Amino acid sequence: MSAPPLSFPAPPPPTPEFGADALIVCESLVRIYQSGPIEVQALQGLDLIVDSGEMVAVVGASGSGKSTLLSILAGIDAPTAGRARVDKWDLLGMSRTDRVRYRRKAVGFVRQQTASNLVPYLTARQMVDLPMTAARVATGVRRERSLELLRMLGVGDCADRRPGQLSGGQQQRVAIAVALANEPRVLFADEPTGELDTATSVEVFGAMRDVNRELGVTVVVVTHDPSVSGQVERTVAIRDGRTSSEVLRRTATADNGDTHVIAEEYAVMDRAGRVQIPRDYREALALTRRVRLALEPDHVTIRPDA
Ligand SMILES: Nc1ncnc2c1ncn2[C@@H]1O[C@H](COP(=O)(O)OP(=O)(O)OP(=O)(O)O)[C@@H](O)[C@H]1O
Repeated sequence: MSAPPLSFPAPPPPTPEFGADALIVCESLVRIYQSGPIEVQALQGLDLIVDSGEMVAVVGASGSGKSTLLSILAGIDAPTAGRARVDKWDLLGMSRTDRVRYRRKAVGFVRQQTASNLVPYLTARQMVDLPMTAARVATGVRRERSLELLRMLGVGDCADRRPGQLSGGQQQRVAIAVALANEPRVLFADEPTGELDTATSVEVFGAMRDVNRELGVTVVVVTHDPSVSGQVERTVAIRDGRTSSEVLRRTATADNGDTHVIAEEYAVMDRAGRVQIPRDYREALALTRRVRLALEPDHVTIRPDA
């Protein structure tokens, strides 16, 4: 007589991948720089999710790791550990050839230094043309697309000028056009308005918002400028190489029809459920090593250890 077949309990459903539907995912991202005998942990387990079509500002004190994060996402630098994915590209396991392809086609990058984004002896039109030539785009398409991008960024009339004949704001608009030449899904910009006066910054930032809204390009921009970060719906703050808080802004309409912006600050929780309580909250209630947690029907309370 044969033994009855063994029955095993059904395996637990697989845990969905962190940020499975997102366009950009960083999970426990670490970047350690070795400078001589000193090790600098620029990113210390950073988590970040950006959905397709979002425009996100990244803010934080000097040295908090903003540029390191952007360089990794733009494929310029490689992380030490953790996970980073942009679209279908795994930024840790990427071959050198894939990295070149990624930087050429998948993402666009704009730096703070206006001059370093451009080639001094080329005209605006030729500069936008250059990445397309490298990607072997047909001549007719290149010509049409260069002019279309320059026009969209409000510098159509500068097509035949060289960088020396452009203002700082115009140079950054041309740099954005260059970054968008190969139709990337994401635009990364590291302090793109850092060298500009306030009025010009607002204009350049407005141009990036148009790119986000009209072309559907996802934009991640590092900025120190609070007037600039106040113009996006989502601001992510980085502290000590980790995402610490987020501000989400939405427009509300009052009963009398007036509209106003509501900004709400959120703490960021990582995949393991860790949340950082801001220092002023901890100090106000003398929260130290141990706190009491209680689950209420619609919230969780944290109390000092009595
Ligand atoms: N190539 C490098 N070698 C050694 N240390 C580095 C290197 N690049 C960055 N760091 C260090 O890593 C940390 C994070 O630097 P990062 O430039 O990412 O900060 P940031 O937030 O962009 O600062 P800032 O706003 O001043 O540009 C800093 O302590 C910095 O000194």
